[in-house]
Amino acid sequence: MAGGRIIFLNGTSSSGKSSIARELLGILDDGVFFHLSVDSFNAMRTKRNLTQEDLDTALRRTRMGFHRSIAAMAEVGNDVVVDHVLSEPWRLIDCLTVLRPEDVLFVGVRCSPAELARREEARGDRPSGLAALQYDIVHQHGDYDFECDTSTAGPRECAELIKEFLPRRPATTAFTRLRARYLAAGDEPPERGHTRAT
Ligand SMILES: Nc1ncnc2c1ncn2[C@@H]1O[C@H](COP(=O)(O)OP(=O)(O)OP(=O)(O)O)[C@@H](O)[C@H]1O
Repeated sequence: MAGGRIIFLNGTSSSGKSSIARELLGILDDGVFFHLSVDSFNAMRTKRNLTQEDLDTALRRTRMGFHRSIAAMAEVGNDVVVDHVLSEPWRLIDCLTVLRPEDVLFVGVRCSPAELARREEARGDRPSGLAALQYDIVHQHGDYDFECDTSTAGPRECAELIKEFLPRRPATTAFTRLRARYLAAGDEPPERGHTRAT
């Protein structure tokens, strides 16, 4: 079974990932796409107060489950737009481990620090300074198939550019290069038909 395409949007909080994902679902007319967002997985978790240790465990499991859910959707042929914040190194490593690298179009969603601060202030539903804290780490790996800057382009324009690039994506993707860089030699990508356990 052919694996679905995965458009993986990575950027800080308030960089505009969800806005681009919504636009993409409206304009991508070749295939059936699903928007999988780490926020929507967080929203599914029980609201009961947890100790810090239990919360840390729950957050890690939420993200690991999110990564494997992306893999499961794509594995059976669904096309997916992923909206995620790679603000801890292990999150990228885990995605590199469970997603088929040739299926992933890795998109860096960038935005200037001043505009991020302005958006945080305007929306009021994100802690002030969150994007600044994440800023250096989310793009630390420094390799994408495509990048957009939402300080200068609106969500629709970014989505149009990504749509245009999708059929022209290179055979050797950023995920292929990053796998070679970060994962041990001989640690093969998952075969079609199953997802790696770790
Ligand atoms: N290109 C843009 N130009 C101007 N404002 C934008 C742009 N993209 C998003 N915004 C605004 O910035 C805010 C955050 O956008 P959005 O929810 O898409 O970001 P996000 O990266 O998904 O954030 P989070 O990770 O915190 O959920 C929203 O108020 C949105 O309207």
